[in-house]
Amino acid sequence: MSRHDDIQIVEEKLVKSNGEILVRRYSKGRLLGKGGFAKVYEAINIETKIMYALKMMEKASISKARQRQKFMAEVKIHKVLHHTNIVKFEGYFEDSDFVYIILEICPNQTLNDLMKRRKRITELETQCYLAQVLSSLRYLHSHRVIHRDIKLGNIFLSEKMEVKMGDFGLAAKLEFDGEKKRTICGTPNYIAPEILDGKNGHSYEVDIWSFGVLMYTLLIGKPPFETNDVKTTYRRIKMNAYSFPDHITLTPEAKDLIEKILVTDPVLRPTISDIEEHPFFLKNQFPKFLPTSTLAIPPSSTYMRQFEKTTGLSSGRGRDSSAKPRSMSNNKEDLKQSSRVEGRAMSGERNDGSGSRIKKQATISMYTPTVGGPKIWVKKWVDYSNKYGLAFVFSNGCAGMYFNDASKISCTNDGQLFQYLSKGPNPGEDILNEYTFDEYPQELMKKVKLLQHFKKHLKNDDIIHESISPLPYIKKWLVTSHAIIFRLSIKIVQVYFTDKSELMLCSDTKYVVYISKNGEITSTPLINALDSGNREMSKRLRYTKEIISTMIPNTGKLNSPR
Ligand SMILES: Nc1ncnc2c1ncn2[C@@H]1O[C@H](COP(=O)(O)OP(=O)(O)OP(=O)(O)O)[C@@H](O)[C@H]1O
Repeated sequence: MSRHDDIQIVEEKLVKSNGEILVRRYSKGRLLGKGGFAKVYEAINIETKIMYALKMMEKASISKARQRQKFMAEVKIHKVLHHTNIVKFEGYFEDSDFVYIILEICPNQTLNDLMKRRKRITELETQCYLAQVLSSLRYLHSHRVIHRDIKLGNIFLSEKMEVKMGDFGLAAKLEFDGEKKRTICGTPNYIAPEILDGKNGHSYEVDIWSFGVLMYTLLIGKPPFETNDVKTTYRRIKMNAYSFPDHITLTPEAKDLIEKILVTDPVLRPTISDIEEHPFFLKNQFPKFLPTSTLAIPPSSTYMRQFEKTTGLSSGRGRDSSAKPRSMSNNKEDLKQSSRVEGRAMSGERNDGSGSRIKKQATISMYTPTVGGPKIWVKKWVDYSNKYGLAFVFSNGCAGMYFNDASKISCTNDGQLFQYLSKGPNPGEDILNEYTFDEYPQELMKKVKLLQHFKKHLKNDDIIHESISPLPYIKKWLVTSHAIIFRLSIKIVQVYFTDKSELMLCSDTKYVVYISKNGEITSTPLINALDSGNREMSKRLRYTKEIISTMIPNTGKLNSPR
């Protein structure tokens, strides 16, 4: 008998604000399962009669400082998470021998237990489980938490068969979005290639990778890179060597989504929104929760028939009935699609890495330099701040990015060199460095790769040669419900309105250039612009002035998108 078995009643003592001690008593029941360090039991709160899962760890087993630190990190991350698809953390306490965690109970065990009985499951069931996993991931990433151990055994099922993500033992909380983690961790079959590679650190995309492995495993019955030995598995992951067995028929949508997720370069993996909007989730309706019979046997054909109807809606996620199925091309293709600027002011709003906002991009109209007008301006841009930042190309072919950590990068059109601007040790002091693409600091590798990626996709074929040193970049940018506003390093404020009209303010020449939505260009000295008789321009100029008054001083939330 282990020491765990000696304990029948567990007492949690809480000190109330008036100093009184409140005691909650739990009666320990049957063993639910064992983990690396823990045993998990059913436990009933003697007073409320509510059943919980009681995770008990012997202090001796987590005696090493590092283990204990890790365990405390798990508690710290988990206890502040509140989401319907995450196992609820109800309490933590200790006595002289044990530490205890009280968790929401998940009587239907984990997807690992289910897969042992079922071997593999239908696409309908996979849609239902994975939509809930995505919802938990969206929540985690929006709270800057990377789970880092998404796998069958960590996905629990509640009594009513709701998905509950659990086990935050490997989770990491990022201090800021661009932060990279370096610890090698995860479960061999599910581990992302960038973790194994270890060169550039890793971030939220590792959960997307594991999600792809999970999807494959649910539909095929075994993980895509599985072999008998870990080293070979790792080699396969690094080489992206997996295939779909001939004897299992998958729909093209399922196969396509797996293929889009399991790509080696984390930058090219779809976002959570991309996945949710993939035809795999939109092709038919699917249930919110599955019947408990499916824990042991496949859903009946009568049950399945209810959901056969092809539709753009997914009952499982309560989509808006006007939602149309939108096919997700891979990220590259997405970036090619043009879309209007729309949306709320987002300054300081986007920090979640979860891809919840639509990617936006536009090509600025065919402006040609006018008297007093800018010689260089932003020609095309794409708002990818849900993951990395804003990418753009200038009329002279220079490309650049404003990263979510407010660092900036710009490169010449010929791709020979780039400049990187980052925060200096004193507030307001930026450091500008110039490098060639052949030789630059290793820590810039990810940013350089992103720059090259976006430069290619925002290709500017129609260059007006105009060289300038240092290279131009965007100092600040802002999206409002009416416009996207760029403050350029070359003393220009450029505004692109939702109706596709544009305004450029040049501080050097004190001129305003207005391009109406029909493409008519007006160049006016700033001093006359408000009462030039062009009401459309005056209205937009007033709006722009109001916005830039909040944008230019180096204070305040509206200053930059984060
Ligand atoms: N909330 C819960 N409800 C029901 N059963 C649970 C719950 N939490 C854990 N279990 C059971 O206990 C087992 C071990 O739990 P858990 O995986 O959290 O422990 P661990 O020590 O963190 O494990 P690991 O070694 O995988 O990190 C699970 O596989 C499951 O069977």
